[in-house]
Amino acid sequence: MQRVVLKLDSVTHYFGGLRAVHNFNLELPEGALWGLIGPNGAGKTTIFNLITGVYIPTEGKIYLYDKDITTYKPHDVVAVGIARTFQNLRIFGNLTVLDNIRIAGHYRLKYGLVDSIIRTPSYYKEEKSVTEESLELLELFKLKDKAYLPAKALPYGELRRLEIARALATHPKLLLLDEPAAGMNPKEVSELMEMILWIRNHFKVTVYLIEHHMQVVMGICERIKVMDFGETIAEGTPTEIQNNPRVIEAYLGRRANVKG
Ligand SMILES: Nc1ncnc2c1ncn2[C@@H]1O[C@H](COP(=O)(O)OP(=O)(O)OP(=O)(O)O)[C@@H](O)[C@H]1O
Repeated sequence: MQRVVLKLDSVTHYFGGLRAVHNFNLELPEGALWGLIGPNGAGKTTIFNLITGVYIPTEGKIYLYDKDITTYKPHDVVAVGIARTFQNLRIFGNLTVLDNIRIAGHYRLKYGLVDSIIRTPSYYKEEKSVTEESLELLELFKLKDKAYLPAKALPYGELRRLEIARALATHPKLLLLDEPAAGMNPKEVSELMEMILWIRNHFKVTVYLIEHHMQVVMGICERIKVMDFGETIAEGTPTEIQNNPRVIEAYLGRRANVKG
């Protein structure tokens, strides 16, 4: 049987009096590519923020494999193997493309503060390996020729690629993508779909994604969960979801004319 990478057990979250997420359950198997959809304000990003330690759930538990990570802080969540990208890009524009990746690679370094101050051999060795690996990642993501440019010089589609590459530099077991197709043109969207499938196989990573772009979700996700007003209203294969009357009413019908 496949192992469960991420488990959310009856997770509920309140912002003051607002119940943003109610009784959310998930068992994401190793190697899966699953999606989370729902109208604006449904609670999707809150789920990602709960998984990544931005918020601690009001109720319920979160596990990575068998480890209870419910109260982990964001940097501890990265250290145990969860990486994410954001709805609005969070790239350091004034740093080079390479340094954006190198920063993420530093999560894995073992040298201490003293090593870095007095520049011990272990410091140089690890720094070299982070740089080499970052350049390899840039090559895989077709960004190596831009390694020494400031990130802000990159066009939008390349910035999105850089953000995903940076997430992978932390060597995650689980990759969370929050609206990766946002703002992309149709050509970029179909390239993105291929890239996500390739990433899952190449990096042996489990992927959970939030997306409003129906072509992406229906095209690559094996299973989809649908939220509305913090509640899970449906779960199933893309075909099941597309034919679910509750989903059509709550989401697809409402949005089909906009982005379908
Ligand atoms: N930090 C916060 N403080 C108060 N309310 C919040 C906070 N973050 C989110 N909310 C509220 O929680 C609800 C769920 O928001 P969330 O951002 O998770 O929705 P979403 O499904 O990701 O929406 P979108 O598709 O627009 O990104 C919304 O009503 C939102 O206004």
